[in-house]
Amino acid sequence: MSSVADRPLSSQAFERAKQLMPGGVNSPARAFGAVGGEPIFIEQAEGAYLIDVDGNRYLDYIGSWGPMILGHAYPPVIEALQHSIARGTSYGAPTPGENELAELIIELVPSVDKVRLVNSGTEATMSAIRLARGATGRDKILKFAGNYHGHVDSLLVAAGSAAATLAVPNSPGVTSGASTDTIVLEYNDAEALAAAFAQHGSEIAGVIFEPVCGNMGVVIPTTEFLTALRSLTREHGALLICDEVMTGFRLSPGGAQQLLGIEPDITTLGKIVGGGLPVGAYGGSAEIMGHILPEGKVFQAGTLSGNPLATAAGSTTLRTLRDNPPYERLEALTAQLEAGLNEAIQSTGVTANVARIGSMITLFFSEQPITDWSTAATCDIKRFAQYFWGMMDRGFYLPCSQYEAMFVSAAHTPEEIDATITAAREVLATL
Ligand SMILES: Cc1ncc(COP(=O)(O)O)c(C=O)c1O
Ligand SMILES: NCC(=O)CCC(=O)O
Repeated sequence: MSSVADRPLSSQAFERAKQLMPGGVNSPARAFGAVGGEPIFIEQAEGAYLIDVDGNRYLDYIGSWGPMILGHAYPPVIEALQHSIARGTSYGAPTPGENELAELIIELVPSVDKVRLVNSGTEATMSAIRLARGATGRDKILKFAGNYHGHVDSLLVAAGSAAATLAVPNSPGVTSGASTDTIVLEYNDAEALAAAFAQHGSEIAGVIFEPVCGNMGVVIPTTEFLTALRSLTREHGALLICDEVMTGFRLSPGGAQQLLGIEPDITTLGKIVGGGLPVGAYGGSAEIMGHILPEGKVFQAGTLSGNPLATAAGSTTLRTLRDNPPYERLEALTAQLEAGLNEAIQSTGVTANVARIGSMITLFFSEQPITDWSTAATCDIKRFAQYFWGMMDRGFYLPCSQYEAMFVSAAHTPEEIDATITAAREVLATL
């Protein structure tokens, strides 16, 4: 196990943080709750690396939980921010920078003709389900167990990510009133979906789903499931809400919907769209987006929405992804990691398997492939914790939960992937 004695300044900072913030953190996902030990405190990041307050360097496989697809402190993003900051940090009035980011989103994401910028993925999904309810005049929302859509009350039901990791999939504080209109089904279960529509079809405003799930580890949808989602929502007049907060601009320039041929009514975005600054977005056809105030009557607002620094970082990132697409490189690097991890599993005889799509990858400590929350729950999370600390001690920063995706960035190199595989083989051999 890791010895925090190696990280005395992180340990001191954490002691202080615990007196100041609940659990010493501003988001439970980073609290190391499921792996034990203490979080490390970061001083700086560059390229594919994080540097902690004790001066240790880690090869980063989190990338700020997704946004840093181009690597940390990507020079064009830093320059765009420097240029923007000299002109003031927030105006609360329209800017050309908002047009630029909106144009890029509309150009890249196939199903989006009009978009609203917000400040986080949570705001995007919260607003998207309000829009679905406002546009259809219906109340019920359908979601899938182990999918995470941020900390929206009515979506914190059977939630994935930190809610699953820390065993509070249904948070206290969410009233039965707020969750009573949420229907929860297993991911990839087309039959259950058909049954739910047969029973509640005329009451369902929308179905929200992760087009590739990253919040119970990487779980890939079946074609049958994706087809059922689109045909049943169309048949029953419900809206299909594709939550691409994690997959947007990561799996392809147009996200999972472009890669997998999904045609959603509403798309939610976050993470990469802000290039490392706080941005979320939701969009769809001009007709659906026309329900939003002041064009329509569905309320949604934000003091800092469309913030000039955030749009500068987001636009620079999306422009880079469009003009110098890193997707082939990401595919090759992550396929190399997948093959190496599979070989390490075989040579050490550890019970585990790897799921990957594009630059999203998870090593599951389970004997069966993971297809939904029921199978995800079979994972040996004690083993995951041992693996996690073995990798940390060798300088590899992985998500501190079995129920999160690892992300590879364009700043990673084949040599660094090889070093990761060597370390993983060593650690797996100790389990
Ligand atoms: C699919 C998905 N939706 C929504 C969210 C919420 O985004 P945020 O943390 O920016 O509120 C996340 C991640 O946190 C996510 O992975
Ligand atoms: N996959 C889950 C997240 O990205 C959430 C990160 C956070 O809330 O800190």
